[in-house]
Amino acid sequence: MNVLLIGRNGQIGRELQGRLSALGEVFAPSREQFDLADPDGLQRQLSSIRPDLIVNAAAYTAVEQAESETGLAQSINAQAPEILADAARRMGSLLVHFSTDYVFDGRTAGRYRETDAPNPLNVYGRTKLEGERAIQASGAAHLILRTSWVYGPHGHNFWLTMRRLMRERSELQVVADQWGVPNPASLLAELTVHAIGEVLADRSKAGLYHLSLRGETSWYGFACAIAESCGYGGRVNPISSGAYPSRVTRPSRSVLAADRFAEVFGCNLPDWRTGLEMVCRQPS
Ligand SMILES: NC(=O)C1=CN([C@@H]2O[C@H](COP(=O)(O)OP(=O)(O)OC[C@H]3O[C@@H](n4cnc5c(N)ncnc54)[C@H](OP(=O)(O)O)[C@@H]3O)[C@@H](O)[C@H]2O)C=CC1
Ligand SMILES: Cc1cn([C@H]2C[C@H](O)[C@@H](COP(=O)(O)OP(=O)(O)O[C@H]3O[C@@H](C)C(=O)[C@@H](O)[C@H]3O)O2)c(=O)[nH]c1=O
Ligand SMILES: [Mg+2]
Repeated sequence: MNVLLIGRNGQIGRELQGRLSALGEVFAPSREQFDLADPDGLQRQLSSIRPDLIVNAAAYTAVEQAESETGLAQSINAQAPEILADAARRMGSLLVHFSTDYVFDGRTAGRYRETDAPNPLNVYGRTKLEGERAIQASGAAHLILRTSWVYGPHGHNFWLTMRRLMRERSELQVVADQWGVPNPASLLAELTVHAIGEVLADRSKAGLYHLSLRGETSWYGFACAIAESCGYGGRVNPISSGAYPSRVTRPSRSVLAADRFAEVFGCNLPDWRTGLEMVCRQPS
């Protein structure tokens, strides 16, 4: 089986690369070789590679910057998935794609299920939702995995930022009124490859799923857990979203319920704290 992995240098992409080889021959082009912002190039590449499985782990993920680079975010997060899905449908291949908790407005008291209505608050969330919808409308066999608060030892993420700030400062201010679930990239990659295997064996399992560890916390709660894990001697202070300088509105409560994923794919999803302990034990 020919596997095309897009976004091999991203947090999830780099964790997927080795694991996907269990499923077939993996072709993982660089961004220069396979540019999601170049629709014509994309079409040409897809026709020549003719993958049986397309795994799109690439996206425009700079949430703040997306507010001013809307066109680029749109091409990468919305138009490119549409092109990938179109090609997947024509070739009869399976498209695996990631999406985000930021498709929700966070005004729900409980946990979000797949059947809940999205209502994104920012450009990143809006473009990601458009990408999801284009894939769903394409008629291609697909696996869309919505996840949240991804972190790990590579790339840009809250865990790495906090660890750096904890080395540099004796006091940190972190928003305590946005709730969600932190998810390690490595664990997400492992669960994704498991789910792909299941969908390849039984296409009736294809579709949209929430993929997240259990439990919930605020960014402040996550920062406190990080502080504890690395023996930070300084102070972590809770602040409100309004006190954090940002041009983006983020959902105040985007906890994803992954019960459907756990049930359909027969997985035991640990609590986010167990995920954090795991990442802290891994050599970086
Ligand atoms: N980070 C998070 O907290 C969350 C992420 N997600 C979703 O999960 C997926 C993976 O996210 P994550 O691993 O954090 O991503 P990263 O931001 O770590 O990596 C994104 C990847 O996309 C690539 N990329 C960006 N633009 C293009 C382009 N024009 N053409 C080809 N490749 C491009 C980047 O390439 P390069 O390295 O060369 O720049 C990079 O490899 C995305 O769909 C994201 O929306 C969902 C929820 C939370
Ligand atoms: C660095 C820092 C951030 N914050 C706040 C800002 C924000 O509300 C929160 C998290 O910061 P981030 O920069 O990680 O936020 P953000 O980039 O919006 O994170 C999101 O990225 C996209 C790609 C997703 O899909 C989401 O699931 C989510 O992970 O913490 C503080 O309060 N204090 C700080 O010192
Ligand atoms: Mg960010």
